[in-house]
Amino acid sequence: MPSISSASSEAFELRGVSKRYGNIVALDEVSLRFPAGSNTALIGSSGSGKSTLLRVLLGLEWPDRGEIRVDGALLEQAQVLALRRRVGYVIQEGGLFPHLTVLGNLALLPHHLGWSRERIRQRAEELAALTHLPSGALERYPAELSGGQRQRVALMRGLMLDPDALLLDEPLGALDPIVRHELQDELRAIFDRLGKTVIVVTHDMAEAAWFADRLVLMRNGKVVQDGRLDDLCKRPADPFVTRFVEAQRTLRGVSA
Ligand SMILES: Nc1ncnc2c1ncn2[C@@H]1O[C@H](COP(=O)(O)OP(=O)(O)OP(=O)(O)O)[C@@H](O)[C@H]1O
Repeated sequence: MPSISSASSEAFELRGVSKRYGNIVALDEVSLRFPAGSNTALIGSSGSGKSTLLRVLLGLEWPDRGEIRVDGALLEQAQVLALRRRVGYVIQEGGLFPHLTVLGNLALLPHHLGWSRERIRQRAEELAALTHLPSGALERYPAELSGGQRQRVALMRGLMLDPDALLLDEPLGALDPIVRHELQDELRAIFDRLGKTVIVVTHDMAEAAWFADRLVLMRNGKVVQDGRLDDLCKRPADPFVTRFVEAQRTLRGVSA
């Protein structure tokens, strides 16, 4: 399978993708392109289909209609395992196994692929430095880490195999504001430095605009607007866009 970053300028593409769960329409005729090396933030209300969109791109869910293209080629069931090795997937709270140490969690997939213990440790230490996790933390269990450290480990796990793309689903959702702010800075520096294709889901518009030039606003499984922050603020495609923008409260006007 070709590399996501080389063969096509589109790392991922959805063409007319729909996905239902019973009567619920999670994705409704969504067509989007994600160029290789681009950063995109998916925003929208709860239940608007953002997580489902990431999951269909990874082959964790299969659309009822439409097609997914990865690096220009139609995604088929047979390629899904190979795809998951090339795309880092980071979810809120990290999804770490509590009975394994940090290193044990990081080692799972590389071990399965036959990496030696030394190679796994070396990569883990490299990523601990990149994500500013104290290297002593590699021997700890997830419950012995702070929420911010667990999120760093989740990111490290997503990066272990040096994937071409990173899909992050509310990666900072559960953190206190100071740690969240610090990790926003660090994540953006990592995105800039690694130059991978990044798609990040967040509820927070300021965070979305910090991570990505392109914001895709979803509602009821549809894309309402796809543009820059400035477009959403000054040229809203729909009254919902204005409502969404205005609902992002800032401290201005709240403090005396
Ligand atoms: N496995 C599932 N079974 C049934 N319904 C589901 C399933 N996964 C998602 N849904 C429904 O599909 C819709 C879209 O869900 P999705 O998680 O993609 O939204 P979201 O925008 O990511 O929401 P949030 O911001 O709250 O995470 C919602 O109505 C949700 O309840």
